[in-house]
Amino acid sequence: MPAADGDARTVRADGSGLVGVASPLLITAARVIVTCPGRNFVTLKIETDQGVYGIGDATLNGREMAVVAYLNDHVCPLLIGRDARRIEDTWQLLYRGSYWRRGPVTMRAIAAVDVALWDIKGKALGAPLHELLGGRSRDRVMVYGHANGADIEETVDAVGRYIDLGYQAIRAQTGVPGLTNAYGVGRGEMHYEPADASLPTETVWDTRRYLTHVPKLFQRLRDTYGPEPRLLHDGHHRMTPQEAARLGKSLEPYDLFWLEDATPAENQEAFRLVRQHTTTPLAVGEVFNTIWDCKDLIQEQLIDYIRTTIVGAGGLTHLRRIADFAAVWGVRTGCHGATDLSPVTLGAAVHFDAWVPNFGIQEYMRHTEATDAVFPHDYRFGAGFLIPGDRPGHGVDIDEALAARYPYDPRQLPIARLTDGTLWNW
Ligand SMILES: O=C(O)C(=O)C[C@H](O)[C@H](O)CO
Ligand SMILES: [Mg+2]
Repeated sequence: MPAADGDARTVRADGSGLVGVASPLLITAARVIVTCPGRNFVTLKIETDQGVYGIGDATLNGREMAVVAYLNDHVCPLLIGRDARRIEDTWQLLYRGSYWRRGPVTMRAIAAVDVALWDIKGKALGAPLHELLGGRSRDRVMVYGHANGADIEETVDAVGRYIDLGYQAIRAQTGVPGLTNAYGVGRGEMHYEPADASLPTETVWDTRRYLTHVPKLFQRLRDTYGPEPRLLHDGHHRMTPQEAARLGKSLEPYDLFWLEDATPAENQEAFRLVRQHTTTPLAVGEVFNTIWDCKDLIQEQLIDYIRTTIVGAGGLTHLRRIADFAAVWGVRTGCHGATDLSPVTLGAAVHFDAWVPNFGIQEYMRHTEATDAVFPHDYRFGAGFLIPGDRPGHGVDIDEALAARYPYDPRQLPIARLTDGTLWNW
């Protein structure tokens, strides 16, 4: 049995030497680490009296410091002296005990604690997270990458490069003629970081142009690459239900793996209208933070994939509940995995994805080398898949000395306005 990271004792075959099983594992410190190796990340590190520590991601793109304050002022003081083994009780304390439930800030703070405690439990027991969840349901996890271009030709070429890298699933986003900005069209090849300035960058959006243009992209992609590649597209909340229904219908000939965030999903009813008009698979959920945001969508089978994440939806403890509920209704997982989710979330997600029976796909936007150096990890990418490691816990660490070299750099997400100036969904 491997040594539990952060603890000098080995874990012997008979299980003796296992810390955190028979005896309490008391929390002695809970520290928030903010670092910006090219983009901001917020990490919570929980230390215990047996020397075992765990880390969790608390990054909320563009609102990082709200979660930092929530953790430092309202959560960390509650943790000191608690038994780290009591993951569920701690989750309930932080969820019910706050009185003011749900929301992206609260649920990210809870997620950071939850994932750090799962990490500690794995290290204490000498077991990788997928073993604690119920063992592997698959040896590798299919991922999708982000291909984008200023126009259709550039995007078609970018998809080809991802196919050459071995990806079997690729999201395609393209510029729209007449618009200077379109969602998902970045400046770099592999890295797309939308939070680009300390105050929101204003962009202009025109759904009508977009609706006539996108089907041409997927026509070209199918003409060029045939039926095999799994193609995905993100509507990024910008369409009304009728517009989303129209796009879904117009994309049916191109057999998309999914159309994501077709319309803002606070109104779960809206998906009923979209569903009535198209068989294009629907995915939603990266902005959701509890099961209550998606309960109706799932049980009325208005969607095909739920995109909630470990960092966004209260950690492994709550995401597992959402996944199990989704499994009852035949809805599969498709966790969000943009670069603003740290390697800690991605590392934990690969374990979750290896276990979850109703797995769909995992988004995988590569982090930069600078980010990967701050967050050493044992998950590996190979030919369109991620493979979880077998180190105890989630297999991701933080190099605090290196993290300290990258101070917080205030950034905000862009905003979008329609051509008449109406503030719209970015
Ligand atoms: O990756 C996706 O599907 C996204 O929609 C990325 C989001 O725009 C990004 O995470 C916002 O910070
Ligand atoms: Mg998205």
